[in-house]
Amino acid sequence: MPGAHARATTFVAETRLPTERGFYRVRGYRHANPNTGAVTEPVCVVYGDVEGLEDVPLRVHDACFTSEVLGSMKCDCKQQLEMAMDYIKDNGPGMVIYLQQEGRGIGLANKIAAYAVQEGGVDTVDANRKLGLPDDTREYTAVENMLAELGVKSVRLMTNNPRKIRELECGGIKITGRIACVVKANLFNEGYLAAKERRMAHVLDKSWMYWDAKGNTYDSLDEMEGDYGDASVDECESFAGDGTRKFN
Ligand SMILES: Nc1nc2c(ncn2[C@@H]2O[C@H](COP(=O)(O)OP(=O)(O)OP(=O)(O)O)[C@@H](O)[C@H]2O)c(=O)[nH]1
Repeated sequence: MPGAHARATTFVAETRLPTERGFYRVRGYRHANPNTGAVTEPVCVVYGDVEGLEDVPLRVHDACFTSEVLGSMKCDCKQQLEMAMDYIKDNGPGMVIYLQQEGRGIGLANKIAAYAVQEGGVDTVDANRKLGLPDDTREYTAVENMLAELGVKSVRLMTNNPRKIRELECGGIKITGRIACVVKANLFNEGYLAAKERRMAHVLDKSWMYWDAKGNTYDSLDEMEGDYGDASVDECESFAGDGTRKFN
């Protein structure tokens, strides 16, 4: 993993944190967004010693104040974070990288505005568009840099989002597998989850599955050995540019 944007992410400090789930290493960083220059403070939560390892379980998680702090039931973010913390403890060493990219990058106030639009029956993608906001402005160079800094050679990514896998691969991260991260729907988030599946190609089944760069799926890593190459140039280009992506 090259860590091409190494100077953009600086390690600040590590502490040992006692949590309701057990003891984790928590590493704080400062990161300058290469598209906007905005500085955020990503955090890496580590269980065990990941340094120099391959196939490390990794959750790349974006902030969601409404669920993680307020307990909102409109999305699945908090449960996914908890699932990831449990997973790395039970199957570690592993990591959760927590990025301050609230609302898929539009920020908290804009996400609240999007929620207000959704109250009129508009789905999560169209609500952003009605407000003239991009679908997703998240960027993952901090992940690249943090993994390089820790010497993590390859990861198994906890996600249901194929685009996240491809985007991280485009940044040079070696992903050797996917770990599904599916949360049970409730009355308030079932429409949101359905929209993620329909509009954003999230895979919300519970099976373990592995993708190659062309989107073919396999039941095991053995089956796809040799096929899991670099993402195509087209895929990389579609994620490049000013950091703003469209889903359709
Ligand atoms: N704009 C917007 N952002 C939302 C909404 N609900 C949750 N979020 C944000 O969405 C981000 C999480 O992205 P998701 O699309 O749920 O999932 P993902 O991270 O792409 O994919 P997974 O790895 O499978 O979880 C967090 O930053 C949340 O704050 C919403 O209705 N509108």
